[in-house]
Amino acid sequence: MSVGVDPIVFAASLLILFLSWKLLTRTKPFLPPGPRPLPIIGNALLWPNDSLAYHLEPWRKRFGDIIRLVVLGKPVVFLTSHKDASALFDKRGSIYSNRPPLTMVRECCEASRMVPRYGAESRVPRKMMKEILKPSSLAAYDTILKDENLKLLTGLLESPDDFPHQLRRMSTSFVLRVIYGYKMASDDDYFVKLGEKGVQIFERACVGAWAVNFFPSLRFLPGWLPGVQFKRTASQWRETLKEWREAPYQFTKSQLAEGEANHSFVADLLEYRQFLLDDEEYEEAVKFAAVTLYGGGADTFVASMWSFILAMTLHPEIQKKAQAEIDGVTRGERLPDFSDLKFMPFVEAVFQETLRWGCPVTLSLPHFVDVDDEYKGYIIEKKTTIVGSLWHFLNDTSLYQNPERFDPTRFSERNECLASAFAFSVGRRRCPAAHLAEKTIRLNIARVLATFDIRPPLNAKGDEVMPEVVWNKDVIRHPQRFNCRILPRSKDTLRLIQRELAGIEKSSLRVPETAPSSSFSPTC
Ligand code: HEM
Repeated sequence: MSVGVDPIVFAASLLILFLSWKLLTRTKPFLPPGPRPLPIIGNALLWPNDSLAYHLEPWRKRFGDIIRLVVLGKPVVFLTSHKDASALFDKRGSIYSNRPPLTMVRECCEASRMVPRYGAESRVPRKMMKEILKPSSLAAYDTILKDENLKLLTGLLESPDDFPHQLRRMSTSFVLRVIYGYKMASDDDYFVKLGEKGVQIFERACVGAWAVNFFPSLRFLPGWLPGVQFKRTASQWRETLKEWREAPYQFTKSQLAEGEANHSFVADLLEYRQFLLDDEEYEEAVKFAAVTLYGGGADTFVASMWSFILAMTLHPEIQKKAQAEIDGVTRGERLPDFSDLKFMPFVEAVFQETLRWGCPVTLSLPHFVDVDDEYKGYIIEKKTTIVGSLWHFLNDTSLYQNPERFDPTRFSERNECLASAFAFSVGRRRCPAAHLAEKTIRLNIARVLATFDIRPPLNAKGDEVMPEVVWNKDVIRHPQRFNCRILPRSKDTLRLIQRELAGIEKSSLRVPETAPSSSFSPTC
């Protein structure tokens, strides 16, 4: 008896076998790896009070560049490689540029537009910032930038030991002038105090471990219930945040009405209306864009310049080399101007290295993905918060030789990847004020070097003793307080500053050349 096999049945069996084999051996996308979460609380116990950038390294070594944590059921993914950050925040920017719900600040404090969601909410303020803060528009602020620099130099002459305070004062004054055209009267100025309080509240509302950020429906509970303290806190904060965005805005508006407004971000937007919104909506957009800039700019300049002063204290040879370059351009007869900077490649390298080594912002603001996605074989679930660890990008050994060393020659001689490519994050939520920040820090670095020697402190025997390098552990990174001597380079220093001050006063409407473009070509 012959056993006949129907060819159709045979072919169908083969096909089923093949499909089953494919199905069984298919590589399933997995969630990104990370420390094992506990039931319910997840990895909440591992969550530190300071910046997570400093805690990621052991996990990066164990799990790789993409690390997933879970807190109270909410996934948070950290990216420690700039390539992954560019792939997601930039190339897939249409789905990775949102911000997480942040219910405490958005709903409870009624300040949703200070952390705008990607799309309709972020489009207008981003466009406003882009327009007013693009390199070609920034020349209009040159006089302010130089004037504020002179105040810093004068402050350093008067009380050099108090340099962190001088930096903070300059930063606040500069931000108030650029955004609102407001000249602060003193450290006790109402707008200064209001801004300090506003920044503090905003940061606490955003980064504090508020239960309502994890369980947004808690916001509907009545405020008198025990354990709902956050609602009482939020109602106080709401008032301060409102006053913070209203008061300086109304100042500029009334100055404009009286024809006395100084040039500023807000005055520009109110005068040359460019967006098709009704009046109320337009004004709200300007107010929020302005106050968000205030929040972004308040501490970052201070952090960068503070790191620069530490680097110069530790490296007198680098300082001398940069000073020689500056003197070669100005002949020591004037302060460097924006147009001089393109002839100072080593000073540019010091600026880049200050951004890299100092890393003023260690983590990107949190991004948020609204849809499920797959990347490098991992599932990135919808509603995942994603954070780029900028500190890792700027200390990546595949990009930077001995990244722990402050070494500007990595840019002036070795063509390593420019720090400005990462320090401001990447993609569609990259810092909108990056050009302004770069321009300000560049000029201040060049002018401080032109006028001062920064030296280590002396011990009882009169010997120089290098300060210890200790950093704070916050998201905004700067060194811990250290001692140094900031000495005028010569008796001409005061004369140089005074001469420049007189020039600024005489021609406060002068609009000098635009900022130089970097003289390096990045290798990444
Ligand atoms: C060295 C100086 C600065 C650094 C390193 C820096 C860095 C950053 C970083 C890393 C972000 C988050 C980007 C992301 O989420 O991916 C950011 C956002 C932002 N920065 Fe800066 N920044 C600096 C100076 C400034 C200044 C001077 C201002 C304002 C005058 C400013 C305004 C902002 C604003 C408004 C945002 C939020 C953008 C958004 O949500 O779309 N920053 N910055």
